[in-house]
Amino acid sequence: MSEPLLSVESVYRSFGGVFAVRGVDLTVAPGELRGVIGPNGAGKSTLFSLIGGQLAADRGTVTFAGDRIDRLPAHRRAHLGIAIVFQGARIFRGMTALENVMVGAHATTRAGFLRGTLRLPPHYREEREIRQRAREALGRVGLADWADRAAEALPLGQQRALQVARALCGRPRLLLLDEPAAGLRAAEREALAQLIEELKAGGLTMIKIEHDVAFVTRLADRVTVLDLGRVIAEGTPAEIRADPAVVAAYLGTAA
Ligand SMILES: Nc1ncnc2c1ncn2[C@@H]1O[C@H](COP(=O)(O)OP(=O)(O)OP(=O)(O)O)[C@@H](O)[C@H]1O
Repeated sequence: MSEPLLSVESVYRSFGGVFAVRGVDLTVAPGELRGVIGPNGAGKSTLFSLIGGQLAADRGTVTFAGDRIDRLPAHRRAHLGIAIVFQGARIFRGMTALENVMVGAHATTRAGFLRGTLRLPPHYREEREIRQRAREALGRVGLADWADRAAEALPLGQQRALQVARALCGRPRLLLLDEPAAGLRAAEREALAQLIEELKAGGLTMIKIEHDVAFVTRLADRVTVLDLGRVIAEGTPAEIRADPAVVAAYLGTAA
């Protein structure tokens, strides 16, 4: 077995005394596509924020590519190669698709957004580099022809792809997708599933939160099931579908 890319060990996080995540362990191998499912309030989004650094863990460790990262702020984790597409992430209105992707890149480049705003000299070279990267990212998600169109004019499915492009622009090693297919129609879901399959074929490691069990179990190598902040099952999609604890806690109620 190769070294895991990500290890979450005994991680806890409470809000006002209520544990949203309680003692979660999660190990993701390089190139793996991991699905995370669970009922509302199971702790899925909180777990993502603990990996991305938007929230600090009360206890436990998070290791990425061999380094402890659980004390690092989110922007340092982004530099190391962790990107998140948050649930309900918005596009920036009044900007083109390309500009939307470039905004994401500013967060992860050396000069960063602040220097970009101040327009210090390295800005111009980086601006060109970011533009180039943004075009590449748009190409990867199939939006090359949409680069100069207003982002808000894109259909919802393509707006989701645009958010993925924004995350890819920083050239992440780990991409976290929080319910990327939520609210999409069947054809749009299919296109998104294909995009995720292509990214996986390109070797990108991903963790994907889903409500739609069929969607996640189709794409994922392994699935982790959360309930009330704990991991109640983990296994291949077939194992998960057959697990009585999962059926009782989640599939039964969702079906
Ligand atoms: N910032 C916060 N402040 C207070 N409570 C929070 C906060 N974030 C999450 N919680 C609580 O933690 C628990 C887990 O929430 P979380 O959003 O992680 O679950 P989830 O599995 O992502 O749910 P959903 O599928 O509805 O998005 C819930 O009880 C939620 O109310």
